[in-house]
Amino acid sequence: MKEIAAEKALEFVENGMILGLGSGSTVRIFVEKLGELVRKERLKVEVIPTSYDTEILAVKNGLKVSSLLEHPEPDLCVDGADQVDRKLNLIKGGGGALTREKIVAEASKKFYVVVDESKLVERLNMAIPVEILPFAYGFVERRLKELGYNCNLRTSVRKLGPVISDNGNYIADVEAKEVDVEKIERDFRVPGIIEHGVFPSEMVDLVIVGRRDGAEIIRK
Ligand SMILES: O=C(CO)[C@H](O)[C@H](O)COP(=O)(O)O
Repeated sequence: MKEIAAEKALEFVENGMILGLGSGSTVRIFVEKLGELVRKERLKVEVIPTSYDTEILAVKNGLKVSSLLEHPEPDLCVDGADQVDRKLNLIKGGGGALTREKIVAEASKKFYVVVDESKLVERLNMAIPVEILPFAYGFVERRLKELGYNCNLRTSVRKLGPVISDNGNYIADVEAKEVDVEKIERDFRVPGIIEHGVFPSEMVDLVIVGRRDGAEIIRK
């Protein structure tokens, strides 16, 4: 179903485009398919990856990697999500790439999200990935606790200590009693929080949902 969504997203790619590339398994499929399309159709496309993972994959698939310095306004950003609600608010950051993902999504003229149907939820309800400056962690944890949130530093079985983001920061998964998008935007304005994984629906142009029987496009 991820493949169906990624395949559909490819239909929006045009010659000459600058494409923001998100991160995660659905985007990985998109990048492989994009590489094939660019080779077959001899398209002139440049990409701006949001993680080392996507960057390496893009290069291996023959895509020309660029940056926001050269192209501060990409034409289209394609990214996955961990949860999507009915209004098209998102939670992202399962892969810890949320900060660069939010920057590239916001910089781009269009932001299209590719998900399989398991990501659609009535209400956002998972822990929110948050990128935190290591220096500030103790303070951020305390402040979030005062505001009623529970902060869990992300770890991995493959590494001792906290997971470190591509930007050299900690990633925490923050439990909220309720994911109220506007409240999160207000409450998470804490010095030391670099970015959080709630992407408000205003950022999103459309969501492509891969289903067993084909792709569904949800617009706002
Ligand atoms: O936000 C992300 C990474 O930080 C991903 O887009 C999100 O985790 C979805 O990944 P997948 O396509 O593997 O389900």
